[in-house]
Amino acid sequence: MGSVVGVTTTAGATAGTAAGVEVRDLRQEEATEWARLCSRGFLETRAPTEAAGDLRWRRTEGHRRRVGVDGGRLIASFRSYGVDLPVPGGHLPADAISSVVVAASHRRQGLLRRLMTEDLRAAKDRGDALAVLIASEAPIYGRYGFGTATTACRWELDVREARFRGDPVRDGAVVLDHVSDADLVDVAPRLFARVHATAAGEHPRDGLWWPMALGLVEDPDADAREQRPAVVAREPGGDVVGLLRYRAGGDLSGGDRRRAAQVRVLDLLAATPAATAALWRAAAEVDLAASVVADHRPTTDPLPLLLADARAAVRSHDADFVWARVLDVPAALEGRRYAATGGLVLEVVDPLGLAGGRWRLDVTADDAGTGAAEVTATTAEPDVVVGVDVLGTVVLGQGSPAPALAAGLVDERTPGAAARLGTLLAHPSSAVLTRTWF
Ligand SMILES: CC(=O)SCCNC(=O)CCNC(=O)[C@H](O)C(C)(C)COP(=O)(O)OP(=O)(O)OC[C@H]1O[C@@H](n2cnc3c(N)ncnc32)[C@H](O)[C@@H]1OP(=O)(O)O
Repeated sequence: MGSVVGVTTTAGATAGTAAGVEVRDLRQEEATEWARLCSRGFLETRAPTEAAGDLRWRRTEGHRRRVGVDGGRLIASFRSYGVDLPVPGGHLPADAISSVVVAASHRRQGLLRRLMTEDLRAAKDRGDALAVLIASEAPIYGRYGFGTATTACRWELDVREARFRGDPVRDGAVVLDHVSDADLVDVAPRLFARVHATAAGEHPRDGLWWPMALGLVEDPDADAREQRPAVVAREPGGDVVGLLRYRAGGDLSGGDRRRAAQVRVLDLLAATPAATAALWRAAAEVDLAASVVADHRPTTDPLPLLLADARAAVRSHDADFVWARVLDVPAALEGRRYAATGGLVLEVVDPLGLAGGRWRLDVTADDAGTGAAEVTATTAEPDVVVGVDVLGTVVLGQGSPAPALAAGLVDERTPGAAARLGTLLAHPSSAVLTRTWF
């Protein structure tokens, strides 16, 4: 049984504990030093200015900003804050984790383990059902019970080869308007809220997100303000159903007289299929552009299906995106909705002792016809035993336990139980969203 589950069971394995390091809350006068520690950790080439440190402090107001201090110097950072996370059919209170850095001088002495276990325990005590993060490297967070819950990729479109199958603008389904940032101040957050509500695992864009994106709050470290054209899609009645923001660039001055510019999609938010089609088409029809590149898109983006030749859209850079860590099994499973019904006994193994246990999961159709779960502690023999990290890969409805089963990381006691668990929890997200970073 020791090798059953995917969690890397290394509790207590880290050598040394950085004994002289004090862990405490960040102080305002340390904001610039903190910004520089984080920027070094993420290998940024330019050191943040004081103004940037001040902005970072304001952007993270209300967050738990924990730091490690040694000899008066900041040597570690860990930030977390509460989000109302969209899950299939609802929302759950979740702990979002970001700005995780340990200085080179103090690495591999157990500081991240100390900061992470303290944070997860506090989140559990506050009543958060899940913790979520975006990982800089894949090997780091499995040991703390996180699993890849959503994936993202890059879509690239060769404009010279792309022929769209339909034209929702010509058909009168939507009207496109080229707008300025000032026009987006109310419209963009409202559209985002609508699309976001059904995008399981997606992070909200609250606080200074939109003011910064729309240039209402200047980023003191940014180069001269970048031009970011925007196109809004409206239904004939006037409702805004889509938004494309992009950056266009390329060297058009050389001897090559062909189209040479690239459109990089910053945002493609669409609440309807017509808006999706119209905005991809608008990106491809930017004058002088040879290609469109969109990062952090869902792997299930409908782009290829909008084209006469699906191969003109190339998918690459497939990678884990949001990692989820279940902190409370009944809250996480009862707080979402299901596309299938059924039941089984599930045992969850959690080396950090936060969410482990044996549960009977029963999903029945509720009055609205969607599946609702009842989760009760049980002593019955489990049908399937999974690590809390494997549960994290399926809890948001997008992953499957099949790869973990094939890798020998799931202990299936009743034949077919892992597949049944996968069928129960699967819930394709209906929204198509350009992903938001934490
Ligand atoms: C959500 C986010 O912010 S993601 C960003 C993460 N930060 C970065 O990538 C910035 C650069 N990296 C760092 O600052 C540090 O290396 C950190 C924060 C990733 C790790 O901090 P440390 O204090 O060195 O980690 P700690 O000593 O607690 O190690 C815990 C365990 O994770 C392992 N580990 C830590 N980082 C890595 C890594 N990058 N790759 C593989 N294993 C790792 C350690 O070997 C250790 O294993 P063990 O428990 O089996 O002994």
